[in-house]
Amino acid sequence: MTLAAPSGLFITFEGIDGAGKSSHIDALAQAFRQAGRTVTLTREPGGTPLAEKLRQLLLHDAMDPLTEALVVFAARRDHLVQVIEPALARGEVVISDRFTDATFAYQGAGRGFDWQKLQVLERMAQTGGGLDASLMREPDLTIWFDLPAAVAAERLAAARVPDRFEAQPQAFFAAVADGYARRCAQAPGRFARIDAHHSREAVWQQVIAVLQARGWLAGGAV
Ligand SMILES: Nc1ncnc2c1ncn2[C@@H]1O[C@H](COP(=O)(O)OP(=O)(O)O)[C@@H](O)[C@H]1O
Ligand SMILES: Cc1cn([C@H]2C[C@H](O)[C@@H](COP(=O)(O)OP(=O)(O)O)O2)c(=O)[nH]c1=O
Repeated sequence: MTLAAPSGLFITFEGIDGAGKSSHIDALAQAFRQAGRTVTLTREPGGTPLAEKLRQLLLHDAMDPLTEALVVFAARRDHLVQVIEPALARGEVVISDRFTDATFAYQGAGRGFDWQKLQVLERMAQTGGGLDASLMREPDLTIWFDLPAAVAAERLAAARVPDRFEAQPQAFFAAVADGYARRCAQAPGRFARIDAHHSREAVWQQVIAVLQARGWLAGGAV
């Protein structure tokens, strides 16, 4: 008798810059590995050589809003076809630091780019390419780190040299946070909201509780 291969699992992390996602992404990958799963850890924009080049353009070069949206989705398409779909087909856990919710939050709510046009691009970019033509690839779970923009700004001020997005005023991040709230309201079953205004340990406990509640992990420590 052969054991059934585990099904692929697609998990994304989202939140405004400085919300505190980074260390928890690594810890979650580690927890899945300890549970015997193969993990593909990746990020957007990026995750392939081409998409990493597009990431550099996005983070450092000025461009008009439609160009920006197209660049983000071009990078995503390559990432999906080259990395995400093959890993899911192998039954792996794919953990991505950001995915399409970031586009709705940053390009949509932050920059003011049309939400419905983003929905059209989402469907184009996330259909086919290894998927059944009638399906649109979406994460199985999106872990959203919700943190007031003022707190994120304080954390970032102490942390790193800002890129083109991180250099935006606080009002931009408040709008981005609203964009995440809107996406969450549109897909409440997919989203898990984490209250990120706590210590790292308390935030991790929330993250692991989400995975346990879905029966995907038994437990773990940072
Ligand atoms: N729970 C926390 N409390 C206080 N500071 C934190 C917390 N989590 C992360 N940080 C710090 O805040 C900054 C931004 O965190 P980071 O993980 O890089 O955020 P993100 O990846 O969401 O942009 C870093 O300097 C990090 O050390
Ligand atoms: C995925 C994605 C990211 N972004 C932005 C959000 C971030 O400011 C930036 C890069 O994200 P991130 O990798 O979180 O930056 P860092 O490594 O500096 O923490 O790209 C968009 O504007 N749209 C998108 O679709």
